[in-house]
Amino acid sequence: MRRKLVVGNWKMHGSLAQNKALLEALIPNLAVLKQADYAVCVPYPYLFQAQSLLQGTNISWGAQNLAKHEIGAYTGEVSADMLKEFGASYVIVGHSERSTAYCESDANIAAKFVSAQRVGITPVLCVGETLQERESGLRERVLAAQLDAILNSVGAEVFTKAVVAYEPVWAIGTGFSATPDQAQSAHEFIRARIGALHSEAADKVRILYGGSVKPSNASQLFAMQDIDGGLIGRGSLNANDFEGICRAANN
Ligand SMILES: O=C(CO)COP(=O)(O)O
Repeated sequence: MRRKLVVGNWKMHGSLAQNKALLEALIPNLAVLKQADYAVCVPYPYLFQAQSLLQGTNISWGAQNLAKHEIGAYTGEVSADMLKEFGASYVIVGHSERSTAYCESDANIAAKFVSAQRVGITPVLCVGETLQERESGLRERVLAAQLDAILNSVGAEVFTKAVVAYEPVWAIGTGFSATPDQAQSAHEFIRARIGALHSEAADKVRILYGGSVKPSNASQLFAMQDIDGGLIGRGSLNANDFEGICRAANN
């Protein structure tokens, strides 16, 4: 049985005061939810604050991106080792908001995935199709290509220590979530693609759903066989909403 995981992706939101209020509200309320794992991926400047407030709680923390290089003259980049120093457990790689806006290639995403694992940080690899791709019947082809960027370069075993997030681009920030059946079929496809190469990795990898998850739809989504939790944007910025989503995972 895979343990469910709920990860908040704060994106470029927050302030020292807002984060403190949010985390201090979440800490006692999530402490009693012992059946699942919880994390928040915060903007870089707040990693130290997350580490200070969340140390010793059942909420892990992480970042939303990292450099593919280990060290060097890469202005503006943040390395996996730096994240590790701030206690990051997770890092999001390949989020569509980055791959579109900053033209991240599959090869870059694969290199970042490897960088995270090198220091023992769990990468949360985002995959998902656009509306146009979905309407053209290309969903599975797109998901396969995104997964193959990792599978073909570093193999399938790496997914024993990784998380995949299925984030259909058309559901991100739109209020329109995929239905549980739509999400389940994508998750099943992702697991099968990994399973064709490594059955243990397919069994172990947690596949999160992301895209307009709310307290009102989380339970139905998380009840599906291959949905192991969620990657939550807006719903992670409000303590009541995030707690509601975490409760839905705590079964
Ligand atoms: O992009 C997402 C999480 O990474 C999803 O965002 P929303 O939950 O705001 O739709």
